[in-house]
Amino acid sequence: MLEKATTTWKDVLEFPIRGRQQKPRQAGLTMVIDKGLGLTEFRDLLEVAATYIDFIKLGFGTSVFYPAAILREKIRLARSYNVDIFPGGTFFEVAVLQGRLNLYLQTARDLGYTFIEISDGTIDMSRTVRLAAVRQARAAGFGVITEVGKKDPRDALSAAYLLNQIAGDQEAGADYVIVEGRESGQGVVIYDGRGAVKEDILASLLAGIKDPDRVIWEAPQKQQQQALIMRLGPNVNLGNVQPGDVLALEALRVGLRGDTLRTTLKVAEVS
Ligand SMILES: O=C(O)[C@H](CS(=O)(=O)O)OP(=O)(O)O
Repeated sequence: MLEKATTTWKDVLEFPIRGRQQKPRQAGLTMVIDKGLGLTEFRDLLEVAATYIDFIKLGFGTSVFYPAAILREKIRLARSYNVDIFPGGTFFEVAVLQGRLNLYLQTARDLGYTFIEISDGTIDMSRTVRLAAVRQARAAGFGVITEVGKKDPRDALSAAYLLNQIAGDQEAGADYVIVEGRESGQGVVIYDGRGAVKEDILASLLAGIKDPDRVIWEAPQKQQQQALIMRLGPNVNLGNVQPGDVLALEALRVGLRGDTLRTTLKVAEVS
């Protein structure tokens, strides 16, 4: 049993970047992508870092491969730490393709997931079907996260199209809209083939997004997290964060890492 320390580092040092929201928070959300952690790793992650995690996504269709009791326990554990949990959007897309959305939602509810991701990153889906799915998931008692953007760079959509989709999803009742970044962070929406932020499309999106606190930017790479924090502040919503990167991202958000600290330093502060 660990002894409770009387003094913590937070009593000793101030964060160089101020204003980071604490849970339960309205913005500054961190969504982790879990590609198959075992129970021990999952419990460790939550024990150490649940304060800094708002959502865990069980990526793509990985939900299907867990022994039933382990999947239920992962979901129960996440909820016990006040972390919302949902299956990946690709899994939803397969359910739609197979005409089994009702059963998908019923099963997700039975298992205890708290949110549903609605996406069309791989399949074609009409606006009518998409918005009906948002309403159906809401009516089934889930929080709803939609995703915009195609996974294949050859299918890239214009900023105007994406903005229209974001506004439509939010009006239809989506709690949050994810901007696709994939697990790689390469060659999709705001990232070029090497993962650098494409300033022109990011600027167009930022100019048109009406409710930025309800948009989550998938940003699996450190350079992407850093660029978005420098641009939008410590309370930017970030997704597809690797489980092992949660504390490192938190350090980036508040300036406890050289990459963001250096931008807050003034000559007077270091002389
Ligand atoms: O779109 C995503 O964030 C993920 C990861 S990837 O695009 O397959 O690399 O997929 P999802 O199906 O939403 O979990």
